[in-house]
Amino acid sequence: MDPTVQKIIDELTRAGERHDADQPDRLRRWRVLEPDAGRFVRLLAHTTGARRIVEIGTSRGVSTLWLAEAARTLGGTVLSLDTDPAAQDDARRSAAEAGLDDRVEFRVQDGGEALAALADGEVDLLFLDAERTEYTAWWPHPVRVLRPGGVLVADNALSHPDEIAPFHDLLLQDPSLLVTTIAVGKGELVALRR
Ligand SMILES: C[S@@+](CC[C@H](N)C(=O)[O-])C[C@H]1O[C@@H](n2cnc3c(N)ncnc32)[C@H](O)[C@@H]1O
Repeated sequence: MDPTVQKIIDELTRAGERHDADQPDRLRRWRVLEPDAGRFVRLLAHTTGARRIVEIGTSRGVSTLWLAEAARTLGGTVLSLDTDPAAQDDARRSAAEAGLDDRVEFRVQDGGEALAALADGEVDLLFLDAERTEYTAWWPHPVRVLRPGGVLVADNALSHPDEIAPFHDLLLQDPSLLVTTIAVGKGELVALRR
């Protein structure tokens, strides 16, 4: 791991913990990805040789940095989507500080709308970290956009199992997918498209 990127991830993670501890409104918390889950999504990027990575839910860009560092090694890019322009401004500054701004396209756009506009099979790794209850409305695009051998990961599978259950069920009913939940961070729901 690039030490400069790791340092910025560590600082942002600590800043996020301090920020969220004082913020009663869930939607105004940063809710950054836990370090072990960050290491896991980075590992998945390498495992799949991901060159086209899409994430929905930038916030301050912690997961973006984990993914973009992998993308740089793999010769790929990250498209990071969020509906909050102020959060993306902060994330953009962090990516520039980390020297990864040339690897990330930050775009203020609804994740479902963006997924619907992507071509079949163009995504190697899709990371979902937005409002879990919206994911079923995005169907079938989260799977349609994956190439065979591509992977979808959704955060909060164990912290919010009830919210993610309907989406989990859709994944389980799709015969093209291998699905499991990994107990790192807040729980990562993982689906491999065969
Ligand atoms: C849990 S935070 C993301 C944390 C981030 N992945 C990280 O590791 O720092 C969720 C983010 O999803 C964004 N969001 C919620 N609904 C969305 C949607 N429909 N499309 C795009 N972004 C959305 C929120 O604005 C918020 O910034």
